[in-house]
Amino acid sequence: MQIGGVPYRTIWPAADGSAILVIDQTKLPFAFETCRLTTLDEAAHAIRSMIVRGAPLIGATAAWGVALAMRVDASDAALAHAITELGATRPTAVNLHWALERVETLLRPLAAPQRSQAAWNAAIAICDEDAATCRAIGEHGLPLLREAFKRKNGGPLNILTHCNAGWLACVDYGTALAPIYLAHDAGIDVHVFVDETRPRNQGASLTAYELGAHGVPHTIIADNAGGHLMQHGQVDLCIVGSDRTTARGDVANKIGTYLKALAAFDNKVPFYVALPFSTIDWSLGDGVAGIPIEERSAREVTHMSGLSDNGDMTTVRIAAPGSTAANPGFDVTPARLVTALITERGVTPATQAGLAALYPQRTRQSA
Ligand SMILES: CSC[C@H]1O[C@H](OP(=O)(O)O)[C@H](O)[C@@H]1O
Repeated sequence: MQIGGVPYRTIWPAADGSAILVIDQTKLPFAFETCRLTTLDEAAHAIRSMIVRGAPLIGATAAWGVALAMRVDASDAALAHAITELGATRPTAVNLHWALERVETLLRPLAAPQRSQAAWNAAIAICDEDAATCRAIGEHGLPLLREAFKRKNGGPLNILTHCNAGWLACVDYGTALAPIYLAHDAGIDVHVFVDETRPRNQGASLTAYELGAHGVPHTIIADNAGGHLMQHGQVDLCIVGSDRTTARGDVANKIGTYLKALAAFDNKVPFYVALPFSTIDWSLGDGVAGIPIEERSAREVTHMSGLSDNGDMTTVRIAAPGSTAANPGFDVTPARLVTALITERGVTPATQAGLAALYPQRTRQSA
């Protein structure tokens, strides 16, 4: 995507190969800064600290982390260490494990001297594939928006989204936002209600930043406003991303997604989930029981960071002194609440049969 007319991906190798560059998403929307990753530990830190975030981008960063590790030491022990370190960074997004499994499967049979270049090439391939995959998600989602717009007999088509599943969560294009970008560029009058997405506010800070940069009309709302808007007919459809979707269509996504899906179901608002094949966990059926949910720090709930009136970034406590907080980072929306899944291979019901029809191999590495 473009920022100020300049094309960007979220992660790329420095021209001289000396580092991997990423956009520091903890600085957005008030500052656009890049980070140089030169070691395995720096790549792992970037994932854990959410300098990079979003399921596909977490996977891509992990692949680059292995490549950086192999440049220093390509032994079996070093490869195992890199996979373990990166695999332990964040538990919910299955793309992390998909990428690590793909790279480990590629590297393990190679002689050590061949591993560094092979890992580098694999990371490049994963990034190029993710960009193409997300573009295809947009193309498959576009007809849904076009048809919904036609049914409205006049715009705008009001879409609600949760958290950030745009190009900042991927290598490029995004998942949930990809159909929205293509619809906007096709001249369809779309408007997006952007859930702020407490507690880290990826919606208010990242999705609003993305949509604003692309000129897509949007309105930030409090997370708790979505149900009211749906109840009053102000939302035509919802599109969200996913961090892990099971073989039968249960969807793990940012905390609060399940509540939006319940409100959509109750108000007969179509609820779509956009995801690439690398987000599907074929080993799981029941997502509520089986998907690991990241528990993040209480401080993310009790404090909030932002730009002060004098232009400095500041963090303030917003909760009663002495009170603590629980902070589950994700929840699981049962497949029965999902209208359809938008993938790079097409749109399918959120069912085992639907996913099997799109991905006959139904294995993590060979869709
Ligand atoms: C296209 S994956 C986007 C997905 O990832 C976000 O989580 P986080 O910001 O914690 O990495 C959120 O669940 C988005 O829907």
